[in-house]
Amino acid sequence: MDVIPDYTHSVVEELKALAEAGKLTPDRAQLDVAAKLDRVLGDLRDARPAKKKSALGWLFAKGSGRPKPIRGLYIHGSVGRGKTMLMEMFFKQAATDRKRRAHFHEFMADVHGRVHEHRMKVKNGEVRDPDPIPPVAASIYAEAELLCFDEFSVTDITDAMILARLFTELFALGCVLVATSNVAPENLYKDGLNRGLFLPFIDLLRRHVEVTTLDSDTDYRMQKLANLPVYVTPLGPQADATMEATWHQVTDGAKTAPSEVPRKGRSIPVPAAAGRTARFSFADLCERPLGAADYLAIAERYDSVFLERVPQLGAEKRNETKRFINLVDTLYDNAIRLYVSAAAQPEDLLAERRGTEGFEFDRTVSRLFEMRSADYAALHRQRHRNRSVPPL
Ligand SMILES: Nc1ncnc2c1ncn2[C@@H]1O[C@H](COP(=O)(O)OP(=O)(O)OP(=O)(O)O)[C@@H](O)[C@H]1O
Repeated sequence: MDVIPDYTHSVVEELKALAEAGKLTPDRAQLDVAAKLDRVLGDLRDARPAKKKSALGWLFAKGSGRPKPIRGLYIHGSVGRGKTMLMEMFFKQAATDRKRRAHFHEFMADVHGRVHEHRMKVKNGEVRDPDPIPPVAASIYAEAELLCFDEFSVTDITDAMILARLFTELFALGCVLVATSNVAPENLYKDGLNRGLFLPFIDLLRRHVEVTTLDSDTDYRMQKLANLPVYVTPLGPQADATMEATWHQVTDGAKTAPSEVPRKGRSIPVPAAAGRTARFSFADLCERPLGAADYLAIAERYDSVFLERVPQLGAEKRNETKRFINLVDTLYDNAIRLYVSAAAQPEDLLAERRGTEGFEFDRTVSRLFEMRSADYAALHRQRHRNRSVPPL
């Protein structure tokens, strides 16, 4: 998304400017959260001069001379409400170079890496104190005083057990935490093993961050997706460009990379995947010897599938046609969102209707039509609501 103006120092102002330019729907709930983010921006800005050594600094320094701790912000709410978007605006405007933004799981993986490093040092006799938490916190703080986390969620017991101690140290050092999440703090690590040991972290969080909900009525992601083309025809550069643009909309900036779906003894290559969305050509899935079980494995791993360049299905493409029928059946049965580019409308794809294949293809045609409908989109949403976690 292009952003205007470049550097406003206010999330509220940026939201308003984008709404005025017609790029965003004005949203009261988002503005309320933006105002809270602006409060953190202001606190960060105000804290800066205090850190500079000025001749009169001692006059303003209170107590130990440590800067007053800045209360961060924890934004929770349902999917697609704009939490990530607000965080992006906030992060860009935060007046410090020592800032770090990461997916929470990435951050924790980094923490475990640092803990491991410390343990190796203890083993090699390089450091004495076996407790890894203070040095790990110090090394994180040395790089960033502002920590911004997307999708704060705790599911892993090793994360759960480390968090209270780690953040006690980080907050004591002066770290400011801003996070988005789908769950309220009191529901973090809900039903997790040894949850009692995790509860001090929730108290700690409440003391150091303001907690707010982003409860706009609109799921903007769904709204965007509902307006996307799901069946593009005829084939050609225009169709390719539409599919490309749709891919970017659906994956919403997530990193795209080749992947594979493991199968017994071999794996199905996925030319491009981002989160729970996979992109194939007709040749990838229907011109190779794949069967229903392979398609099922794909449907289990991904929520949305792009299938590009479905050709006219002539008599010479009997096997390919059978696979295509199989593929559409499997994706349909699993309520997978399907984005297709094809040589023709579904009913004109099969050149000749003959025997059982023709009969079966009627079902494919009907399903392809149904898969474009708002009802199917709603079913997809309902079935995949809890599967937003990217595959391992
Ligand atoms: N006011 C708005 N008008 C139009 N589009 C919006 C608005 N707010 C957010 N969007 C768009 O909606 C999509 C979803 O927003 P975003 O990813 O920030 O939601 P989220 O709350 O972080 O969702 P999740 O919890 O699933 O991560 C984005 O593409 C974003 O640009």
